[in-house]
Amino acid sequence: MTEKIQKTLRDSAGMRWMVLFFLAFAMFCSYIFMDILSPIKDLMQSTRGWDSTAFGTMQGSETFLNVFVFFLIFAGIILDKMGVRFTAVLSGAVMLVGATINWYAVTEMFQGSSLETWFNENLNYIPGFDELGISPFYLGMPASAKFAAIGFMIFGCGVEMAGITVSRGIVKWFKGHEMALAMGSEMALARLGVATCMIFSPVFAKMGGVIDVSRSVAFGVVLLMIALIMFIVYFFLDKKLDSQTGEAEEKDDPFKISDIGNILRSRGFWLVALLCVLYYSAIFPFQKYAVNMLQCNLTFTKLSPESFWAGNTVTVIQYVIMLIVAAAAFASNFSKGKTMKSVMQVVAVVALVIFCYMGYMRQSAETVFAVFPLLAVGITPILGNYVDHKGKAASMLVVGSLLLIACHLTFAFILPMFKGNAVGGIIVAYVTILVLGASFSLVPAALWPSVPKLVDAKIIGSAYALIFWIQNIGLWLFPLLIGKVLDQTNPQLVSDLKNGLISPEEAAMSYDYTVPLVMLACLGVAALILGFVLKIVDKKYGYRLEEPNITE
Ligand SMILES: C[C@H](NC(=O)[C@@H](N)CCCCN)C(=O)O
Repeated sequence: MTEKIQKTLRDSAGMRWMVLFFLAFAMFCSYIFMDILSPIKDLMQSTRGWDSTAFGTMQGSETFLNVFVFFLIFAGIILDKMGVRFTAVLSGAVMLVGATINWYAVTEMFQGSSLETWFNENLNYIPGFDELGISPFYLGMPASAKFAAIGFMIFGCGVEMAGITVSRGIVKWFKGHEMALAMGSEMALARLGVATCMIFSPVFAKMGGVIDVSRSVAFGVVLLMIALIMFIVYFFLDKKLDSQTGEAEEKDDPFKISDIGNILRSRGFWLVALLCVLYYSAIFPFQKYAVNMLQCNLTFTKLSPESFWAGNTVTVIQYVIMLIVAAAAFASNFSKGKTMKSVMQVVAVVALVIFCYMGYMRQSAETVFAVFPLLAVGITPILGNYVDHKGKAASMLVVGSLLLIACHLTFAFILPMFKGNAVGGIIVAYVTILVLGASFSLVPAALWPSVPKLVDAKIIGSAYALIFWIQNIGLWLFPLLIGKVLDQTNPQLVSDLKNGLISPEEAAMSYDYTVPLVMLACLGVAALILGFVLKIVDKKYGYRLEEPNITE
C-alpha cells in the first residue's frame, strides 16, 4: 500500500520563501526606524540642541530596558512559552508604541509644551542607576532627547523581541532546508533598510527647504505600521502550519527556566555570545556616527539648491539604482545557469559603480555611507548559501573580524590624511566602507546559523535572547561611550561651542574621530582572538561549526 505523505506549508519552497518575505519585510521596516536619526545627527544638534553626549545617550537608550530590566530575557521566555506568532505580533505592537513616542518627542508640538517643561525639570537623577553610572538620562540633557529616549527604549524592547522571534521563525520554517540562506536573505533585506534610512531620512528632514527632523521619524512610524501588518499575516500562516503538523512545540515540550542553565553551561554558546557582543559593538554603534564621521573627514562642496545633484529626483534615481544592485546580486545567487549568473553579477557591479558615482556627485556623507549595507545586501545570502552547503562558519568569523580591524584603522589614520583632497578622500572612504560591508556579511552569515548547532531546538528562542542580551550590553555602552569620548577628545571644539565662538552647525562638522575609531578597532582585535579560540574549541568538542548545514 502506498503511504500517503502529508505535505505541509513548510514543504513548499514557495510558501517558505513567502513566509520569509513577511518576516524579513517587517525587519526591513524596523531597521529603518532603528537608524532613522543616525544620518541627521548634525540636524539634531542644530535644531534640537543635542550635542554628541545627548545624541549618544539617546541612541544608547534603545537597549536600556533590554539590558538592565532584563527585558530581552523575558522576551526569550515569552517566545519559548507562547510561540513565534504571538511574540511576532506583540513585538510589532511594542515597536509601534515606542516609535510613536519617539516621534512626538522630536516634533515642534513637543517644544514649548508642558511635557517639555516636565522633562526639563525631572529625570535628572535616577536613584540607583546614577550611582552605577548607567542612567539613561542626565542633568542638562535636552527634554526632547529624554522623552525620545523613553520612546526608543520601548522601541528597543520590540525590535530585539522581533529579532529573536524572526530568527526562531526562520529555524522553524527552514530547518533541514536552506536555513543559512534564509537567514542571510533576511539580514540582507534588513541591511537594505539601513541603506534606505541613510538615503531618505535626510531627504524627509530637509523636504521643501524647511528643516523638520520629525518628518524623518514619522516616515519610520508609518513603516512600523506596515511591519505590524506583516507580522499579523505571518500569524495566520504559522497557525495554519501548526494545524497541519499538529506540532505546537511549546505545548508538547514546555520550556523551563532551568533550560537557561543548560544554555549557560555551553562553552560554545559563550564564545559565540562574546564574539557577537564584541563584533556588533564595533558595527551598530559606529553606524550611528558614521555619517558624521565622514562629514568631519571628507571635503564636500556645498551644492546650489538648483543643482541637479541636490534635488530629490536624483535621490529617487539613486535609490532605484540601489534596488537594482540589490536585486541583481540577489538574483545572481538564485540563477541556475552560469551565463545568467554572470549577467546578474555584471549588472550588480555596474549599478554599484553608478551608485558610488552618484554618491560622490551629490556631495553628501549620507549618500556615501549608504553604500555600506549595500554590499551586505548582495553577499550575505551568498555567504549564507556557502555556509549551508560548504560550512566554514568559524573561519568566516575570523576573516570578518580581521576586515573590521583594518577598516576602523583606515578610518582613523588614513582617511584624515586625505582631508582637502576631495576625490582621494571619497575613494578611500568608498573602498573602506565596501570592505566593512563585506565584513558585516561574513560575520552575521556565519554567526546566527551556528546557534542551532550549539543548543537544543526547544530552547533556541532563549538562546538567541541571551546572545542578544549580551550583545545589547555592548550596543548600549558603545554609542554612549563614543559620544562621551568624542566630546572629551575634542575639548577645544566643545568649549568654543559653549562660548559661542563657533556655530552648532560648524561644530557638528569638525569632530576628530581618531580615538573612538581606535576603540572600535580594539573591539575587532578582541573578536579576532575569540574567533581563533572558537575554531580550536569547535575542533576539540565537535560542534560542527565548520561543517555544512545541508548534507548532500
Ligand atoms: C540578526 C542581527 N540582529 C541583531 O543582532 C539585533 N540584536 C540588532 C540590534 C541592532 C540594534 N541597533 C543582525 O542584524 O545581524
